[in-house]
Amino acid sequence: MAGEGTVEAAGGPAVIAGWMDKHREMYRRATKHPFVLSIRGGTVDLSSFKRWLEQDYVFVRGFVPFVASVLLKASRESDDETDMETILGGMASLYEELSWFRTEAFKWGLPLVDIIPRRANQDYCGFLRSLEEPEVDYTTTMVALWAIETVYQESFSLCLEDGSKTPPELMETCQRWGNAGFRGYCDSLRRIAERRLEMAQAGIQKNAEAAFERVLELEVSFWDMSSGSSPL
Ligand SMILES: Cc1ncc(CN)c(N)n1
Repeated sequence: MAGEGTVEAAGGPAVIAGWMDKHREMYRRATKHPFVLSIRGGTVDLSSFKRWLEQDYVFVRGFVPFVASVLLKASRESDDETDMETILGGMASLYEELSWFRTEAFKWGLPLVDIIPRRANQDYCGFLRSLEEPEVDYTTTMVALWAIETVYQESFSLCLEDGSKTPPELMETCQRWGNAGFRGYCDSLRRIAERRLEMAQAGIQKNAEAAFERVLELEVSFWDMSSGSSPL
């Protein structure tokens, strides 16, 4: 049974809606992590926030080549030429995002140089590099891109909801990923991923589902690392 806001494909429940249902506990852990809930509740430990900021800057630097690899695959493998524009729009925002990180870090007195990626970050960036390989199909990489962006969108939009007590100095961070424009971008990525999944063979659907699950695990570990609840 598809839930509220899910899309039904002509031949049955949409693939992504099915996964959301099947992996809902892991999805909840990735999108409603205690670290995010502490921002929303106004109790966040600022040293955790600073750790997240530094580590996420390193992550985004690793994310850019991954998105470039998805763009390359779209140009070669996509059945719809508008996919390229959607992905290119996301890449353009990443240029601006890197400069936002530098400005934000300056505000917090963080130099953003010689940051050593922590274990969870190394694992995540290693996973992204594995997806950049030419043998990995476009559909799987699109699913990963959609899931990575959507976890942030859902997480940070929680901190903007009525009744949240997000500290004013963290509002800009939450708006960066919680805003309606970014939500629209995530919806576009989902439509591309869903379209590709519906035309994909079972083997590709299986790889894509494994990538979706892996993204959720890595996001949870990334939040754990930020909040200091993982050892390294
Ligand atoms: C760990 C992580 N996941 C997702 C995003 C959103 N691009 C991010 N900046 N960092």
